[in-house]
Amino acid sequence: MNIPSSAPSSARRKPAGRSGKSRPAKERRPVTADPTRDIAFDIVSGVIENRRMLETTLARSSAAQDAEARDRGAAHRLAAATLRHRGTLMAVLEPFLRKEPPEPVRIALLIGACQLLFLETPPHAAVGTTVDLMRRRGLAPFAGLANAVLRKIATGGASLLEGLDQERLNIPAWLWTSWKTFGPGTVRAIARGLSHEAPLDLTLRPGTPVPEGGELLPTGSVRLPAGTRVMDIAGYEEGTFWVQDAAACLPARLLAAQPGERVADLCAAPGGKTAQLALAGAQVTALERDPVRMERLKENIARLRLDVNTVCADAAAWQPEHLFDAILLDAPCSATGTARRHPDALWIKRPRDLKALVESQELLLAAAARMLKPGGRLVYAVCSLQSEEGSEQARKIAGKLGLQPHPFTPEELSDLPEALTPEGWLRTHPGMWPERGGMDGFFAARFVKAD
Ligand SMILES: C[S@@+](CC[C@H](N)C(=O)[O-])C[C@H]1O[C@@H](n2cnc3c(N)ncnc32)[C@H](O)[C@@H]1O
Repeated sequence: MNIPSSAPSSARRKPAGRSGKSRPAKERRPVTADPTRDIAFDIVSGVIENRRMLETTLARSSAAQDAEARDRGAAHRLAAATLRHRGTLMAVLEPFLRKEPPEPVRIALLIGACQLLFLETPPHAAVGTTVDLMRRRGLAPFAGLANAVLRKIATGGASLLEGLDQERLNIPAWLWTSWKTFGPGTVRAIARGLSHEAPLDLTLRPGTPVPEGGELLPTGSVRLPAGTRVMDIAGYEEGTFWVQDAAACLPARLLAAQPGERVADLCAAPGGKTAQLALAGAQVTALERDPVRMERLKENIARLRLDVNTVCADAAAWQPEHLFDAILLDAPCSATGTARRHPDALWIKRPRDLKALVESQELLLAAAARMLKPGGRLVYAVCSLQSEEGSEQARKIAGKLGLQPHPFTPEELSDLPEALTPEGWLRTHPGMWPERGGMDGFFAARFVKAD
């Protein structure tokens, strides 16, 4: 991963510290502007200190507002790598810290150590840019500590990782425990799957040739190497594909929307599954509560030249004029299944947050049941690895609200048989397809409304 080792040519010189007041001679050296580390620091602080999503923090970072796309992209990768290896980095730092440093100091050290141990940043740049970052962020009194600690890590290098159980360290304890329901080998496979950056997966419009460098996956998605820029792929403007993880396209496929059917996508933005349903020929109504995300959905649907009825509303309260033949409920959830792409997901949620999510999923399931015609189909999906949001929800709902289980069949999942559970549900996780680069964690279950 290429994180710029020095500031871009446009960089200005800034005074040290928050106030810019005069400082002792050895600290008076001007500090180089470095938008990449500034933004990465904002992102990691937002995730660790405020439990705010990486993307939300990036959008709010003042450093990110004026930065060039290149710096924002590099910052995103640096922050994501720091969060992905957070547990390991904490364990490496610990012996070098005699007492607990303030959280912002630890965050700067994590970012510096990540560049030394997991990215290809030259040691002098990783150390120097971290010291400068601390001076810019009013942490100058700790600059000497950072210099000393990071130099020791640079000297120790990869030997400092020997004997560390990195897979275990990088997963919060409560999640590791909760994933034991998958079986011991699977927890490790998931952790291994989460330890690297995810490739870029595309769903193609039918008839679109596989883009250069892409691998056609058994499930029909196309996979390109991690770090591929979407805009650089031929056909983007023409709407010949959209970005969608290989596992994420399964729930809409399993709804099996038919041409002319009235289908609702209840939690729709940014619209990957809406696009699948529309391309199947269904008359799609896409609901989304968040107006900003609804705008993104509309842009995506317009780029793909698809025809979809959009409604910005709370799906739990919205009443349709006519009942639907089929409904996809891709419910809001802990998103732990997407931690390859969003490593912040592991560090934001706490066990107690699950309760509110489970309740909101129950309300949405009840609303979906009300909107469905007798004989209509419902696919409930979550991008979560938590059983409370997946199998336990499916078990609770079966036979209630007039919803009868309608298991997926081996024929429907013949291209991914390992994802079919004994109950006839879909369960994917990041440990699947290790040789191909993994996939996101999804759960899906299908129901039919009683006549
Ligand atoms: C998991 S994402 C959906 C991803 C989408 N199905 C796709 O494939 O691109 C969940 C979405 O549901 C929206 N949402 C959450 N609660 C909602 C509600 N009560 N009504 C409608 N949309 C809701 C969120 O804003 C978010 O955009």
